[in-house]
Amino acid sequence: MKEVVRVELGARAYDIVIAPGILADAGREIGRPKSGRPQLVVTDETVAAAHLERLASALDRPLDPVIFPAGEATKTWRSLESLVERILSAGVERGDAVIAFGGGVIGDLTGFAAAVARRGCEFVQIPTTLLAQVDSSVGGKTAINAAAGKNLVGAFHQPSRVLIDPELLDTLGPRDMRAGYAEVVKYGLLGDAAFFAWCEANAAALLAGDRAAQVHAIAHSCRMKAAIVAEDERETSGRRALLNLGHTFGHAFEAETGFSDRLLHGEAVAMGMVMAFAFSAERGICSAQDAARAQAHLAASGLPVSPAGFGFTVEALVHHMQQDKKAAGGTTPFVLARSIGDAYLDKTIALADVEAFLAPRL
Ligand SMILES: NC(=O)c1ccc[n+]([C@@H]2O[C@H](COP(=O)([O-])OP(=O)(O)OC[C@H]3O[C@@H](n4cnc5c(N)ncnc54)[C@H](O)[C@@H]3O)[C@@H](O)[C@H]2O)c1
Ligand SMILES: O=C(O)C(=O)C[C@@H](O)[C@H](O)[C@H](O)COP(=O)(O)O
Ligand SMILES: [Zn+2]
Repeated sequence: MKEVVRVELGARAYDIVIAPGILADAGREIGRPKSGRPQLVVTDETVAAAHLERLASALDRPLDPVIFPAGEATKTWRSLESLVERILSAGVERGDAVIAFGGGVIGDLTGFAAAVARRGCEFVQIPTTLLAQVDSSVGGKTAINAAAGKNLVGAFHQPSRVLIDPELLDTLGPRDMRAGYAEVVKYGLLGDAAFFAWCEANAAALLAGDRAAQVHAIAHSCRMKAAIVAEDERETSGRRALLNLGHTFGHAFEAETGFSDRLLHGEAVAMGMVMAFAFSAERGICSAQDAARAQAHLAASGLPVSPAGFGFTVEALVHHMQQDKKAAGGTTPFVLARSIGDAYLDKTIALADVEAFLAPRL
């Protein structure tokens, strides 16, 4: 059950290696620090407690672990400063791969620190959540959150290798599994109706820990993301923006819940995708049946599908949408859908229409 997906980016091309048990081969898969210094591994408290010892014995070299509190609240300027200072004081050289060993929070933070320390150090992703294995470890978007919003400070910085061991998911809690699953469904909704149908048939098995289903979903998601990133690495043509399906709504929901455990990223994206489909249906762009089918599958998978009850105001949500990184010329583009499997970037949406759409749904 080993799959290798190549991200074709010329001089920055790299492999994503997906195999149950691959963590045990981390020593062979990842070159030793060229400087001969201890291996810097960035992780969080939960992952460290569950898996750091196994990574340490697999690497078979002195380890220098940097351990952050678990959760979104770690994606801050403060964490970035402390991590960059740590990379510098440890004497990590540009060619020494820093290892990001954790979920999307650790991957985004480590990737950004690696992008700016010495103007760019190598880094390797060993993602430990479903979300990170299907999405955040691939493609080189790195970031922290800012007072003005989600991921507003960051850089494009590709990892040199991604090692995905689905066995790491055995310790992941059900809520985080479901949140990661939202990003799996995203690939079906944005560009692959057959994969969405596969999700409908296999979600229960995947979430219950079926390894073959997990490997299939991870490999398929990585293949789709790798192809999109290879086409539009820096989100300039509009192609990569499709990976933002549900995120313009979702990031506003996350900001309004203070980047807290009240709403996880994947949960916000699930709600955001339902909003994107419902908005598309309301404007006659996609059928009401497709919007209902997308919502039904996310709800059946245990994900939140409505922003009602969070105390959101339409003014605050729209304010966040104006901060969206895709905004240009004073307008915020939205990823909408013509049908399940056919998303597109719409640059013609007036925020007043989004306001009118959201108001009765809050
Ligand atoms: N860069 C990108 O392309 C990209 C893509 C999607 C999401 N993201 C970002 O990723 C973040 C969300 O990632 P996430 O959902 O992985 O969150 P996370 O990193 O906070 O991990 C979720 C929780 O799972 C725990 N955990 C991680 N691995 C575990 C394991 N194997 N066993 C037990 N517990 C484990 C963590 O400690 C944490 O409490 C958000 O900040 C989001 O913006 C980035
Ligand atoms: O890789 C991408 O491109 C994505 O949009 C993937 C998203 O799932 C991810 O949440 C990303 O961080 C959002 O990008 P952003 O540029 O809107 O912050
Ligand atoms: Zn996302």
